[in-house]
Amino acid sequence: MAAFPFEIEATDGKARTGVLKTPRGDIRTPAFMPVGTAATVKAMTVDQVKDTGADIILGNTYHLMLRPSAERVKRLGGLHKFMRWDKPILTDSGGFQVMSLSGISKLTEEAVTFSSHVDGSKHVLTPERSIEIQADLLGSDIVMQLDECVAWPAEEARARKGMELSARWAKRSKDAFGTRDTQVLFGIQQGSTFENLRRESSERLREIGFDGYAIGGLAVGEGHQAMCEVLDYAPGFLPEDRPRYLMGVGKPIDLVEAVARGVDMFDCVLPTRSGRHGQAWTWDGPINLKNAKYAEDETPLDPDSDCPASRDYSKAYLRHLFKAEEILGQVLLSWHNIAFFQALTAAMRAAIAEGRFEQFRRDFAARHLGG
Ligand SMILES: O=c1[nH]cnc2cc3nc(NCCN4CCOCC4)[nH]c3cc12
Repeated sequence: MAAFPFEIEATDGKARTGVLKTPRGDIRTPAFMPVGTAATVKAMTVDQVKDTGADIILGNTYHLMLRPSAERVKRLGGLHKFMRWDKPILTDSGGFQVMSLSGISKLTEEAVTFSSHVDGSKHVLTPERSIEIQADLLGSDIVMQLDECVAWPAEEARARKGMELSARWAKRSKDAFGTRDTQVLFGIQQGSTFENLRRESSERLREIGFDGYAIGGLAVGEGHQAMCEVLDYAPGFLPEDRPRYLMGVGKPIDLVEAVARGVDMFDCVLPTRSGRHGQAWTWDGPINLKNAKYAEDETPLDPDSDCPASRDYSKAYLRHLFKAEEILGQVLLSWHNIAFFQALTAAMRAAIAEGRFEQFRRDFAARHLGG
């Protein structure tokens, strides 16, 4: 019996909308998880994040284990209490960021060893240690296995090696996690762009048994088209009655096209990171507010939004804040972008529930990419 019931309320083609029920609250799917890297969704208060409609946020194990350390977060009551977010939190395993952020790192069958990008200190991450950090010290609700994300492009032999290591680490993660009734563990499908490897990865994960399944190894430079070609088959290899989480994705068009192929959950730094740099995501596509054409544009980013950052401030004012390097610009645009990503997933949930997702998908692409 799955610890978190996943109730699919409607389907439309391969798209699904439902609710993942957790002790800390319900997660409406398709869901976008704002990234709360170092115990904060950058430049936003938890109340602003909640106001956008986000049901769950992501915490990064790599950052928190280095600073302030997982043990300190534990002593301070766990991640929810520490950052005052009382809804669900999904934590990643730390492995992906070790490979992309830390100094020298070494990967063996046993572990990933690396030096901190903060102070150069040495650290070891095994499947078991990652589970301890996520489940026992940070206290997250959804825990991710430690895996190896193979760089793209990969030869099939290299992709197989990574997929098989990740499958062995999936088993070690499950054994370390054990059975818990208020937390769940997700496995991660690997296999790069090889259909046979993705199928094999999925079969190994199903044998072990997880409460949810992530699709890893994508959004690593392959581009939208190649990602969609993998998503044409990869979600379908996973149990249809459990959540499917596409890691690190993505742009709004990526979310829509992945939902059309059966994905339920997403996370990406794009809305917050691009917001800090003056890029606003809108139904009509992304705009750069530093552009001179907004200097006296008195219209807001989205007059129909219930988010104050989208509805109440002129583009002229937002541009001024970025030109003057005022912190408020980063706050308002992060807030707007997260609100837009939540409005996008809410619109997709409604479209699927009403059986009009294909029309939504066509209309969205025409308007958002139309230029
Ligand atoms: O296989 C994976 N395993 C565990 N974590 C991951 C995280 C991942 N994140 C991305 N892509 C992130 C792409 N970002 C887009 C925005 O700019 C920063 C990079 N791909 C990912 C793959 C994995």
